[in-house]
Amino acid sequence: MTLAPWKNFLQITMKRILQQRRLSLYNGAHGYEEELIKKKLQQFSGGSINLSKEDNGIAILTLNNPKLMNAFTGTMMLELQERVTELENWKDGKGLIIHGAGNTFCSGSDLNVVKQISNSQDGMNMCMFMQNTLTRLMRLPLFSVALVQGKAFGGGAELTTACDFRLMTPGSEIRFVHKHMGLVPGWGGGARLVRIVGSGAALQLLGGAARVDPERALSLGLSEHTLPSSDETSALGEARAWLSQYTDGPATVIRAVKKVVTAGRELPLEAALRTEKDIFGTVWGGPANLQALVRRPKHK
Ligand SMILES: CC[C@@H](C(=O)O)C(=O)SCCNC(=O)CCNC(=O)[C@H](O)C(C)(C)COP(=O)(O)OP(=O)(O)OC[C@H]1O[C@@H](n2cnc3c(N)ncnc32)[C@H](O)[C@@H]1OP(=O)(O)O
Repeated sequence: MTLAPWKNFLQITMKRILQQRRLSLYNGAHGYEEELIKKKLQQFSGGSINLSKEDNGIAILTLNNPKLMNAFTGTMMLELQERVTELENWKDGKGLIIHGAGNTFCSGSDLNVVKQISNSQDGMNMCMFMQNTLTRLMRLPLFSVALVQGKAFGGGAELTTACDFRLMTPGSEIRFVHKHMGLVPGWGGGARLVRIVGSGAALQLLGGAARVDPERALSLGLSEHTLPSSDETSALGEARAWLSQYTDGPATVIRAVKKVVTAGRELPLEAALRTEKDIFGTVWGGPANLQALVRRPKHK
């Protein structure tokens, strides 16, 4: 009898671990050594990744290392993974806004850390660690927005591409500076950029380490909208208001929409169609569907 709560706890924990593995890209079979890189990243501390979940189903994720323009230290990479796990377990979530403290987005990896892990083994493990985390972020069943204020450089630019939408404030800039660092994107930002802007534009942005201001981002389809305010607090309010056009309504339906789109984007057609059928089954005859049938709204 007394073992039951433990059994339950173990079952839930196992389920979560299996879910994380399923949503991740790399495991031991790919030569990925997660525990090793976690231990390494733990040595480079500073800054934090803060998550606040609101009753309205919107969460705010803050990259908080303003002294270094919110560059990612080792512990921030680890914290990002923890926050993504928290969001995966948040069943009421409908939307997420990612922004940086101090009115700037993120200047990529902390170059002090990059120098310390510049050997091949650490580099590959860090790359797989961040791709796993950002892939899980991209697959969250909620609508995610990168609110780009100030600069989104290097890994910061890559992080914006793991969100469903990008909103920019006047004077802000997205820049894949990797070429100037003798690198290419490694956090999955190259592959995602091609899917967002197409291969020609991606070649221009990566090959020229080009500055992308809000106007150019809009014309490339890299950004959805330029917010009117560059002030930190006002811009966050405007981003919330913009996001609410997609997050107003029941969480079950909003999460189902995102799941259908994720399947359509990532799976071959037949598998995507079958997944869509399964997701359809979760909303058909559900409370929101039945209420709408009673209301019989006219969609004018
Ligand atoms: C795999 C690595 C790759 C990836 O993951 O994809 C990367 O991300 S590599 C990192 C790529 N990013 C950069 O190279 C950015 C370098 N920084 C800059 O170009 C500029 O600092 C800036 C971001 C354009 C801001 O310029 P400015 O507004 O003039 O401020 P400062 O330069 O004075 O910066 C303030 C302070 O912050 C430090 N800083 C900024 N970015 C980083 C960083 N990525 N790593 C470590 N430190 C960073 C900067 O050095 C200043 O510190 P102090 O010199 O001590 O004042």
